[in-house]
Amino acid sequence: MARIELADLAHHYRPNPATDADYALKPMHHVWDQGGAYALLGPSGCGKTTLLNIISGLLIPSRGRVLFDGKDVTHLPTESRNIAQVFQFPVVYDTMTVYDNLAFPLRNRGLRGPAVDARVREIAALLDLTPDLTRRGGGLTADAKQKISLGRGLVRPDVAAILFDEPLTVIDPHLKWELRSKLKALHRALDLTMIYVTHDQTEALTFADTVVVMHDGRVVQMGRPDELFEKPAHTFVGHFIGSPGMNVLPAEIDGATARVGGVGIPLARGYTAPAAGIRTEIGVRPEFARLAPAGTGVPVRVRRIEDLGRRRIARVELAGHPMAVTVPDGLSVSGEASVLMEPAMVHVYADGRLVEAA
Ligand SMILES: Nc1ncnc2c1ncn2[C@@H]1O[C@H](COP(=O)(O)OP(=O)(O)OP(=O)(O)O)[C@@H](O)[C@H]1O
Repeated sequence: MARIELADLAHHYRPNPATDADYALKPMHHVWDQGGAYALLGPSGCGKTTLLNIISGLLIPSRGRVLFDGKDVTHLPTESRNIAQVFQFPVVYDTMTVYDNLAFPLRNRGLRGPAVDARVREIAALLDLTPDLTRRGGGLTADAKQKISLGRGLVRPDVAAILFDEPLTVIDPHLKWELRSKLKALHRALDLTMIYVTHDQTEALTFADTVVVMHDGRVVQMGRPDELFEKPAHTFVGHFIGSPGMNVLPAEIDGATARVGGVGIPLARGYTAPAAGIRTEIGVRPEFARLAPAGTGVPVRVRRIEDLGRRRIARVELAGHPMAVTVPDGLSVSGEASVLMEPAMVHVYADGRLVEAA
């Protein structure tokens, strides 16, 4: 396994790029630690595949370098990079047994005998494939085949990294849940650097120690799942993670108070007012904003209450701006009401980026 450094990396598919918009990957510099479990998360077209292809060697970046443990691999082909890959669709040899499919990447590297046998049996056990070892790949279900693909990705203990490109897309929803948790356990058991590409926040948050959120060709935040939830570094992260996502409201900042349409909202600390012309907003997640009776907090008007099963969400308007807030158990309010926000969880954003208190 390896520490992966993306040094001043950028990529454009268009010739002669003039502005940032011409770059599929805007300039970035990141270090991905050895042994980490990373999820690359973002909507379609944000640049995930471009970045993965640069790491795997399918694409040479227009600018910058890729280093594996300090060694420059930017121009090395995939087969010389010592990585394993698992794709959306199963890659399984139908005529080989499950055992031989799992052994293939090891034998391909010249390994033979007990070392192969021990590792194949270890991976088969971790993926619950032991009863199928003597069956041929061809007769298995799509789910079982994808498990074998995962096993083939995981079987080599000496890889620099394993790259997973939306590996659970074809898996039945029931098994998906199981495999997601299993991959996390496998990461702990095998101590490998794993990079998992997905547009599904649940997959990313379940699997990864570090989630790398991409938006429009940039990494907008790299952090633990709880950091992304509690302190989104960008309003995009606030929207994209969580359901419903973070409320983002236009605001003016006056020391330790935010004003939304003239309504004051207390902040935990004082802020320097952003310069004129900068878009200023506050962000607060529905989980940190509670509905309350009128006259007890920030005035709002209740539009409707949604029952989400385990919790209720109120859709309200604050000075004309829509917001989603939590309805505490037992509370019954309609029309005029209040919202109580946790000041430490009300964040300030300037042109979409988180602003730290003064
Ligand atoms: N071969 C290519 N030639 C030109 N433009 C490309 C090429 N591949 C990707 N792009 C563009 O680069 C940007 C990033 O695409 P990329 O495929 O990396 O995003 P993604 O996040 O992986 O999306 P998806 O989840 O849909 O695969 C998009 O605007 C896309 O249209």
